[in-house]
Amino acid sequence: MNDILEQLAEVLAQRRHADPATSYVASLHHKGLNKILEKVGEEATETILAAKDAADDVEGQRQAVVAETADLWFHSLVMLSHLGIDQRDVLDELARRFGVSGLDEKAARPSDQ
Ligand SMILES: N=c1c2ncn([C@@H]3O[C@H](COP(=O)(O)OP(=O)(O)OP(=O)(O)O)[C@@H](O)[C@H]3O)c2ncn1[C@@H]1O[C@H](COP(=O)(O)O)[C@@H](O)[C@H]1O
Repeated sequence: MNDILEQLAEVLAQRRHADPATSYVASLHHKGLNKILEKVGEEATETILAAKDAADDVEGQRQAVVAETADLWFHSLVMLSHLGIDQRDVLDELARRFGVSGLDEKAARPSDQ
């Protein structure tokens, strides 16, 4: 697993029951799943807007895409942690899919999916 993801997973697990007054991650858990999902949605929208600006060559927006994507990934990791889902399960799923063309996989699905 990527080193920073591994380190971040450890910190996120430690923050699961930390003091919301001193930890942003703990404050999200304290506010609950709806607040975490709101942040995921907000960061997804901000990523899309930055990506559209980057495609239009708006100055500084390539770095904004990086920053917004980091916010989106970070809040998605907090969501997984809140649900008790190990982020390695997501990496394992990507590994399982690796090398399987999305077009081939879709064509092999039963016709009702
Ligand atoms: N990677 C991050 C990270 N990325 C983004 N953020 C925070 O995510 C928030 C998102 O920005 P917004 O402007 O949307 O936040 P906001 O306006 O305060 O949010 P709302 O009040 O509007 O909901 C900011 O407070 C950022 O600082 C992060 N906060 C923490 N981490 C990691 O999590 C670790 C634990 O953090 P704490 O729990 O705060 O100790 C840190 O050491 C970092 O490694």
